[in-house]
Amino acid sequence: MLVTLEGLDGSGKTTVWEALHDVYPDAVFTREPTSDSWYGDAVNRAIGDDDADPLATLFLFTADHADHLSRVVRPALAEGDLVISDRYSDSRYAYQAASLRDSDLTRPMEYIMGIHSAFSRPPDKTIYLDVDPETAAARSGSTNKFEQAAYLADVRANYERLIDAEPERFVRVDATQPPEDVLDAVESALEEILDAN
Ligand SMILES: Nc1ncnc2c1ncn2[C@@H]1O[C@H](COP(=O)(O)OP(=O)(O)OP(=O)(O)O)[C@@H](O)[C@H]1O
Ligand SMILES: Cc1cn([C@H]2C[C@H](O)[C@@H](COP(=O)(O)O)O2)c(=O)[nH]c1=O
Repeated sequence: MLVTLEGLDGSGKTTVWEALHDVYPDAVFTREPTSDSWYGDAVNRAIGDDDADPLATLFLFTADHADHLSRVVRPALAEGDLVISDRYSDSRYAYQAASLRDSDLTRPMEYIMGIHSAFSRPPDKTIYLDVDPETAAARSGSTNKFEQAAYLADVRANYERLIDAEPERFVRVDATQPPEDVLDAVESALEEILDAN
């Protein structure tokens, strides 16, 4: 089963993902962008480059996803493992659709989803850590072009579109709560998800 953690920068995904290692020691913990491949390195260069072309950036993230799928996610799922990914395809639908909002693409999110539908493996469940853009930007430190409140407001609106389209896949958690309460809520959600499967 593939469970993903999604949310704005600073929503607390990594904090939760790290804490879950102790709760599910047999699960495969992974993340996007990947941190152990040259595809992930290329993505990180694009994140740090204010002039990076948004369409080229989409394809870098998508290449990293393809590598992540074939090298980590599909083999783990084939073994019957629980896979918990800190960010996954919804990050592309939310972030790159926001970056391409003023491009020549008429429906950026649909375009990005179309690319993924040809090869990706959708998540079974997604836990969405919901936080307002101002808190997200403040917590993340606003250190790059993505960690800006105005941009994150667009990203958040895109996540809401994704949730509206597939309400049964998403579990929303209020990420403005103290970290221990966020973790409790995520642990309960995961328990329920795994019990139902
Ligand atoms: N519930 C919370 N309340 C207050 N601060 C939090 C909470 N969760 C995480 N933080 C703090 O916010 C910062 C960002 O947390 P974290 O790295 O887990 O977020 P993230 O969603 O993984 O961000 P990114 O997507 O940018 O990597 C850290 O300093 C962390 O300690
Ligand atoms: C997977 C993915 C990520 N991003 C953005 C979101 C963050 O601002 C950075 C890096 O992610 P991290 O969780 O802070 O390490 O990249 C994106 O725009 N598109 C994606 O597909």
